Amino acid sequence: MKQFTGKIAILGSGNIGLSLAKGLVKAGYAKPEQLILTRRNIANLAEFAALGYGVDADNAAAVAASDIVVLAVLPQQLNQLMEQIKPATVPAKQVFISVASGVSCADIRSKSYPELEVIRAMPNTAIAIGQSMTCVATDNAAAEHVEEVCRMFETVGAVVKINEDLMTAATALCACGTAFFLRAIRAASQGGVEIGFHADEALKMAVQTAKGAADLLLQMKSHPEQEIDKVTSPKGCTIAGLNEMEHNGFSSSLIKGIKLSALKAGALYTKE
Ligand SMILES: NC(=O)C1=CN([C@@H]2O[C@H](COP(=O)(O)OP(=O)(O)OC[C@H]3O[C@@H](n4cnc5c(N)ncnc54)[C@H](OP(=O)(O)O)[C@@H]3O)[C@@H](O)[C@H]2O)C=CC1
Ligand SMILES: O=C(O)[C@@H]1CCC=N1
Repeated sequence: MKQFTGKIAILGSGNIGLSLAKGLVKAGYAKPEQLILTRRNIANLAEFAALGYGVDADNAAAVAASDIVVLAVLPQQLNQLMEQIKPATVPAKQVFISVASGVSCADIRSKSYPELEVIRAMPNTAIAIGQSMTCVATDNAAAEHVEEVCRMFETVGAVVKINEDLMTAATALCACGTAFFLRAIRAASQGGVEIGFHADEALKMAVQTAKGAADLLLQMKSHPEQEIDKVTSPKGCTIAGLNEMEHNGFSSSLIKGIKLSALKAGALYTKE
């Protein structure tokens, strides 16, 4: 794998920013010294500074020193950040990547320069261990920059290029999705405790069962129902449990939750 040779600023090193930083270093895409992590309260980044990461409270200085700038603050924090970094932004030098939900490439340019190349990326927290599902979209970035950004995210998981108008849908399905599947695993383990296992063993069993189910789809490239048909013996216990879950709205509640998350993702940012 070709290591990146420039500098990457991650502005807003909270949950997703730090997950990205850890993943890029773990994958060997960049060394800690090539990353500059910012947040207002840098005392919270002390452990990263000790590991050799660049740490700064000055966003403009981080941008001035970087080739790739990752915007990883909350949507409602973005306008103030863009104002701070505008004097240090040089469109011919930096490519901007925004992971902020509900903020378009055009919104970002409207707070910066019209010629600034902006690529939106929607990763999830599994990026810290190289298992993200990251969707990538742009409306103006050069093909070579899109390829570099895809290469970067491919080192830490799977990448799908999408149209920008599907970005809020990607947020709900893939980024929020991590929490949805985790809650399903937690619920399964709670069921396991009710039927006789200790909490720790129930959780371990539920996690491995979920991983195996996901891997069946990934490795066999089959459809979930095809694999479900192999589990549900006639008059058996699986179909009894599965149908009970469906009578209680299992699929329906997941679908409704994803639709609501997508709506909310599209409404998180206020332009002014
Ligand atoms: N969490 C997730 O799974 C995902 C989140 N996203 C998106 O990523 C973005 C961040 O989300 P998340 O990581 O959950 O949120 P966090 O609140 O964990 O992280 C945001 C960070 O930004 C810092 N921050 C706020 N203002 C500034 C500023 N002016 N300059 C520098 N740093 C600043 C905050 O630290 P401090 O207060 O110290 O400044 C905080 O650590 C959001 O836009 C979200 O939509 C996208 C995909 C997945
Ligand atoms: O909950 C949120 O708003 C962010 C966006 C996707 C995941 N976390």
